[in-house]
Amino acid sequence: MKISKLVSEIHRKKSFLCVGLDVDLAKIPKHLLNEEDPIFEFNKAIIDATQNLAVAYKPNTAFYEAYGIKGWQALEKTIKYLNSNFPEIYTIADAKRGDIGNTSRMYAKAFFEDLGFDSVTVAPYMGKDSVEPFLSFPDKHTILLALTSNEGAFDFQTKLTDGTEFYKKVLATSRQWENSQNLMYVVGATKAEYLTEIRAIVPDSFLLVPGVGAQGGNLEDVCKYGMNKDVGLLINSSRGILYASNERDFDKAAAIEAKKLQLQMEKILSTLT
Ligand SMILES: O=c1ccn([C@@H]2O[C@H](COP(=O)(O)O)[C@@H](O)[C@H]2O)c(=O)[nH]1
Repeated sequence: MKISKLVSEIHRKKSFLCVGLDVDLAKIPKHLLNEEDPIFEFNKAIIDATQNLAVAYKPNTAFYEAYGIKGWQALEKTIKYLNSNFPEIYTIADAKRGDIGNTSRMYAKAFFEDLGFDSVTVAPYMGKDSVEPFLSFPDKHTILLALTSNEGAFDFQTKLTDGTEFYKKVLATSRQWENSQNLMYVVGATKAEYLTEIRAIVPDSFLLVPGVGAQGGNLEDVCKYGMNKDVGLLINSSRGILYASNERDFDKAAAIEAKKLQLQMEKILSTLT
């Protein structure tokens, strides 16, 4: 999907919400476990209930890989369902890949060509040749981990290398790579106080921001420091939406949580115009 299309959907829906599809069979309503494909049925119900409130969906592949072949098939069905029924919705494979170039090429093919995702998350640790194979796909986006939402972000990402924090090096260096217009970055909502400095380095890039809800990040703070002229933010919530209820009303409960976030976003967007 082109960025311009994503931006126009954000304005049309008055939302920059990304719903994270992190399906845990231990947490979904028990009645779904009798279905042939409980993961897909859960996702379908969540998507149907929230698609008017969200501009993006982000399955984290760990939650599918954990269930073997059935999990991967459920992931395939989920992305096909999204692409055929809601082509205006932006899709993110949260897979955190990245390897030597020859292998990254195969990861890129898997997520962009075979599965048909709009974007994939990639770890920058192995450097330029591990990321560039993802960047060569037109209108597909590589979402590079910059400053993550977890506590471990302080182990390496904020440490100085040549006098600069490592996450800033990731941002500044990756901007020089070929096809860098296809880059986005992950910045945790729990790191809102870093966003002003991040925006000074990547003023125009979209940021995928996980960590509101269950991890305690604050939406207003993220928007205050992280928004750019195109909005430039996709705010992800997974558990806070998916597991609002584990009863038969789980999809309605998910929609209520998604609506709360969408209304906050609508209010913030109205201050821009
Ligand atoms: O820095 C990061 C990068 C990725 N994630 C992923 O986002 C979701 C967050 O789930 P919640 O349930 O809303 O906390 C999950 O898939 C993480 O693996 C992240 O949290 N932080």
